[in-house]
Amino acid sequence: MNEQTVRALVGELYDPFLHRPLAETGGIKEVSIKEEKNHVSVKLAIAKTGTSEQMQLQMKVVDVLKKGGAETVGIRFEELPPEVLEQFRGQATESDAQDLLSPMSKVQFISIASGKGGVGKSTVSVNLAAALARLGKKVGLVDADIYGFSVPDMMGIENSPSVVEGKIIPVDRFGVKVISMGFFVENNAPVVWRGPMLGKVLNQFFKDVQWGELDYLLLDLPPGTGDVALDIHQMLPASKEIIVTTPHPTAAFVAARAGAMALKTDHEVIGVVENMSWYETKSGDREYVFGQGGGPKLAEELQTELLGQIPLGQPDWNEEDFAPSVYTESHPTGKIYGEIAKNVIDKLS
Ligand SMILES: Nc1ncnc2c1ncn2[C@@H]1O[C@H](COP(=O)(O)OP(=O)(O)OP(=O)(O)O)[C@@H](O)[C@H]1O
Repeated sequence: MNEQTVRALVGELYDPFLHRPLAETGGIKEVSIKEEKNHVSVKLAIAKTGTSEQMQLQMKVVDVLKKGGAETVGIRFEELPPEVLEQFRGQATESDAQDLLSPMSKVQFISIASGKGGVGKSTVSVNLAAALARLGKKVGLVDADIYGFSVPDMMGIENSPSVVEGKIIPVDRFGVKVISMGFFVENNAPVVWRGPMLGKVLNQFFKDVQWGELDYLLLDLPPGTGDVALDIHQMLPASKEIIVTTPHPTAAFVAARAGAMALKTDHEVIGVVENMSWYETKSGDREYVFGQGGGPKLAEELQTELLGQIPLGQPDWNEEDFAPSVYTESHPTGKIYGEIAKNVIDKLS
């Protein structure tokens, strides 16, 4: 065999994600042939490595090369560079666009994380999702805080998702497509799954849910920097992260660990939201109940931006459309979330 025949044979095989022949994707990186042993080795670049699709391609390569006369075959894989993927993304098929984990998916993942519980991570997640939807974006929200799911309650969701032809249809609330572990457990029962099960649940949220077209998928992560949080971070595809903290310097110190975890799992931190920043009295004065400075300090430490500061308070919805934690567009806090959403869109465009 010579290099030309090897390139011709392998070049006809398809990149499993781009659905184009490797000859067209520039997927054949190197070919080397040891004539005396009739050994052929190739280095291939595909859209995503470490997948079952890669294994299938590997078997096909071995098959065509052996049929072509090679006695032994060696294959190495690497991923195509992001700029090449971007070039093909515009031509993604509908099923690729539907598969959120496909490298061809155009969905931007945004994870909302915190150093500890109770700082308002879920509150920020639901309000940011609603604000992005109000700005005309197609938004999904996964309540990945699978031990402390609170999103359905916060958004005032009372119905469960339906299942159509084996696919879960997310619940639509305020223009946001919502999926939560809370939909799948009876009577608020505690969830005691660990490790591999967690992965399966999240995978199901990505794959078995009929998301339709999405611009952003927000993930409300479990709080803290323990094993479960780390597992979930690692499972997420390239995600941007927002860290939520309260203004107390100690809280910001703990939140910095969540930032460090994001960076460790290759997630870019796009900003910090400081929650419970102050209490506004009837006379319009601000009382800094939980101290001051935590948000800006954390943003500086993580070399990112302070996206916004949310005061203490509760939304005042009317009874027919009750959502315990979602602010309307006209509420002063709703306006702050609107600004944060615009800021996020700018940062990700
Ligand atoms: N700005 C705020 N003003 C008043 N209450 C708030 C504010 N933000 C959040 N809360 C309340 O604080 C509690 C904790 O908020 P939330 O559940 O959003 O935090 P969390 O960080 O997601 O917590 P966990 O990770 O433990 O679920 C909730 O009862 C929520 O309504």
